[in-house]
Amino acid sequence: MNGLGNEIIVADMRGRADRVSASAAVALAADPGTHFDQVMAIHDARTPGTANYIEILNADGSLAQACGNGMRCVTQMLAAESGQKHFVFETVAGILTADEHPDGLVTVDMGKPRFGWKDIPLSEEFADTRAIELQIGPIDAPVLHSPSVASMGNPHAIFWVEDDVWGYELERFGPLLENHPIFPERANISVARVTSRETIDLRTWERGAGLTLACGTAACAAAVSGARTGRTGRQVTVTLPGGDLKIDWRDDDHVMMTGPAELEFAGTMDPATGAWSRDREVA
Ligand SMILES: N[C@@H](CCC[C@H](N)C(=O)O)C(=O)O
Repeated sequence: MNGLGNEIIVADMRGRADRVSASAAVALAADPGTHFDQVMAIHDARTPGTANYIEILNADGSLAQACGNGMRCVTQMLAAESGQKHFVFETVAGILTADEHPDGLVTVDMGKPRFGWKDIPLSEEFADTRAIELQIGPIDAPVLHSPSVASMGNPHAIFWVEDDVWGYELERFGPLLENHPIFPERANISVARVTSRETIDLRTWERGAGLTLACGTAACAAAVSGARTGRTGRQVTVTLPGGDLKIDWRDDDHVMMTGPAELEFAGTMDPATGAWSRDREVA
């Protein structure tokens, strides 16, 4: 499936005790037929009141705590299967809800953002995480500097720029910043431009996956950071390379993300090795 071009494998692991292995993820990501950004593995519920436990793997085999685009894909798949429209899921980051609308768009309640330096986490104390001391490029003329940092369950750094987000070599700076010692668990790195009080342009280098066409949690992190720094209001449209997401940072502190999801094809895979075959095409 994909969520605005963010490439997602939804793995149906219900009724079984094994997991999608890190080596299976790496093998599937390396295969052009199944290249992906995240695997969303749907497991049986482990907490009463939830439909399923969702485990998230990045293309490098690492585990992620959250994936906004992937949650929309999971919701759309389960809605198509059951006719149900409202879901309660559990991830390692906590419990979240998702709703499919009559127009096919899906809203996910991504929970509450966290801004404390230990929550993100950062390796050193910053009292104010709206702009931390971090830069890349020449010391006296940094290319990117002073990002806002936030956790949407997973760590994000948002570098605000005044000009076109496509003018920045994110493929070069992304890996350096993702692995910067300030981020002990690495981080998702975004370049963001505010184009009005209600609109943000965004490109993201994803932790464990690289450049992607869209990152839902980065859109949420950019939206809350935009509002927190006075750049935007609390309801924004975030334009990613793959399309638009609507983000609403509600007064109860929950971040609601709305956007599409799309089925590409279905197949069968071995979650231990990543060996797979295609079942059927989808027009
Ligand atoms: N594509 C995702 C984010 C996936 C997780 C990320 N790479 C991480 O390791 O935190 C999204 O849509 O949110």
